[in-house]
Amino acid sequence: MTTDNDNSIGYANGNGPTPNGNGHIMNRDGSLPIPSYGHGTFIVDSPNVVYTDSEIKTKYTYRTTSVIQDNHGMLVATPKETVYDFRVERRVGRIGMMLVGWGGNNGTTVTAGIIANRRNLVWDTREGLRAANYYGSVVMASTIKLGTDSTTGKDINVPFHELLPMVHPNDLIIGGWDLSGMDLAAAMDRAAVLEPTLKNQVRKEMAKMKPLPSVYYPDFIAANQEDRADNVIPGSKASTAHVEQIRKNIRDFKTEHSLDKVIVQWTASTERYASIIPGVNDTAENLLKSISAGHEEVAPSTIFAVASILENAPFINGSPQNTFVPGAIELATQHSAFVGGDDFKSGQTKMKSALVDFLISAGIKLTSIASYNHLGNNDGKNLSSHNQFRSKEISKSNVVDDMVAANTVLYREGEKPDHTVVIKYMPAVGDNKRALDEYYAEIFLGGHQTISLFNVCEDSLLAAPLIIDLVVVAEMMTRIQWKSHVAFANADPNGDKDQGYRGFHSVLSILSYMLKAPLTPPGTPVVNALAKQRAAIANIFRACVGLEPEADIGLEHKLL
Ligand SMILES: NC(=O)c1ccc[n+]([C@@H]2O[C@H](COP(=O)([O-])OP(=O)(O)OC[C@H]3O[C@@H](n4cnc5c(N)ncnc54)[C@H](O)[C@@H]3O)[C@@H](O)[C@H]2O)c1
Ligand SMILES: O=P([O-])([O-])O[C@@H]1[C@@H](O)[C@H](O)[C@@H](O)[C@H](O)[C@@H]1O
Repeated sequence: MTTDNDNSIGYANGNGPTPNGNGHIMNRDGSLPIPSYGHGTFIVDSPNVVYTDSEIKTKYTYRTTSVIQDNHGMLVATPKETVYDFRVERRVGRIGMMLVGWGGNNGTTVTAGIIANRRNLVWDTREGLRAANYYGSVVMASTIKLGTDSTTGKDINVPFHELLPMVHPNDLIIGGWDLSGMDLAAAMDRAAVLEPTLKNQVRKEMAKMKPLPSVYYPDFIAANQEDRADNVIPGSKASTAHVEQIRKNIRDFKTEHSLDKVIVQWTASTERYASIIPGVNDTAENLLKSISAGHEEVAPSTIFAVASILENAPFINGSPQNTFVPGAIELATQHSAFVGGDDFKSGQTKMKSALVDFLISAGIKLTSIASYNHLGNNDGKNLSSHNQFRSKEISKSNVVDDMVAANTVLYREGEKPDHTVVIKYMPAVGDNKRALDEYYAEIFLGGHQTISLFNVCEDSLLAAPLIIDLVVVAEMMTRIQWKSHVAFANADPNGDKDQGYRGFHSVLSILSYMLKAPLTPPGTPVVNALAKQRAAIANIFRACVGLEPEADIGLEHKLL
């Protein structure tokens, strides 16, 4: 690690460090520096990493393998190196999370959960006392391998959240919209997800929370949702006035709470797919014109996406509908605004994206997947309508495609396992969704393996941590910039060393781990395999602090 020219590395103790005899950074009094940049437990000591008061700057060599096919049909693999400069803004600031569908099961549950954690609540249950936690959040409740102990060779793991200076969910300021005007305490009761002993401790605070009125275009969600719609902005189809109202809501929320940034998430009801129509929603210009003209194919979720993009508020779609019509993607790109989606990957599909990866990468030929589930919450009620179910069926069905296509030993071009998805509304089970799966596979010498799963997913308690992870990672991405490395010797000596930095692509495919149908930049591959998705987040964040990807080769334990 080197100090920046101005030697202004920010340490909690305020002493600027100085290199000691062996080049390592020590404080003037000889003590080890205690960095104040969010790595609570570690510092990266590398000539490619510079910590300043405001930034972490790294030079990172990205090593890949480029493959071509020669004229004999031979694949030629060539190692390739690309050097990037990354820059991470250390200051987190005050962050707001605005949820569309705030009064729903997920919205009320994540809100109550953050309050419970912020206040370190403990509550009594039939099984005894329970304390607030963030279990199920990959950022808040998992660790990543930092490296190996230089003396014992044992893995050293650190909390995922400490890898970069990320916002803490306890500090999120929460607001949002709902078609239902019910306050969050009453809506929490309606959701029937949480223990009364917990609800009673957060009730007072949540009773003061009231969703903003929202846009309601009846044709996009099930007719059985109409009885909730008592908190509606006038107008039953797209209008520029709706976009401007949502934009104003975002600006007012930001001003009211003195926020630096707002992240908007759709956790409202699943909508039907919108038809993609040339001249209507195929370009940014046409989409804005269609909104102005009140076109019936513009969905409420797309209205929120457009409003968020125009307010430069990252927008994430937690539901399966095609909110991001091509025009919305183009608009986000034009405005360098972040978008992500689709459809939280919380239970049955999350298991599928791990199990299918295991089977196929083990050389076991998966030949059929039957996925049935029933649930009794309002989401299930909405999905009991065919058009809304169809949106969910698509997002739950495409999750195996990348893993199947990658194994040409087992599958011919275009060959796929049979795959069926069934969702039934059964009010009696409430939010405790039952997922019943059968995985049927061919094994050695004509044998078969049948895996039958019965998986009770408490849907909102599984989805709420994902809402948190999506906000935390999306917000982190707003503070990471990159540029192709220009060796200082070749840089314009009169130019600004820091010129040329820019953000990641507007479509945040890094969010894929939390989503069933990952949105990726146009023309780029979709990865559904759960382990690969998690490794992508971890290794991109490692690169931002100058660390190599964790490849688990373990040569130090093999070349003995
Ligand atoms: N495990 C999970 O819970 C899970 C997993 C993946 C996806 N999802 C998706 O997340 C969404 C929310 O799930 P939930 O269980 O909280 O559902 P829910 O029905 O309890 O909540 C949805 C809320 O959105 C509101 N709403 C509907 N249309 C709206 C609009 N145009 N503007 C503002 N509010 C609107 C409804 O009034 C309701 O309060 C659903 O689309 C669901 O498919 C949930
Ligand atoms: O994430 P997952 O458990 O595969 O999928 C879930 C479905 O099984 C469920 O029917 C639906 O209501 C939830 O919104 C969620 O999409």
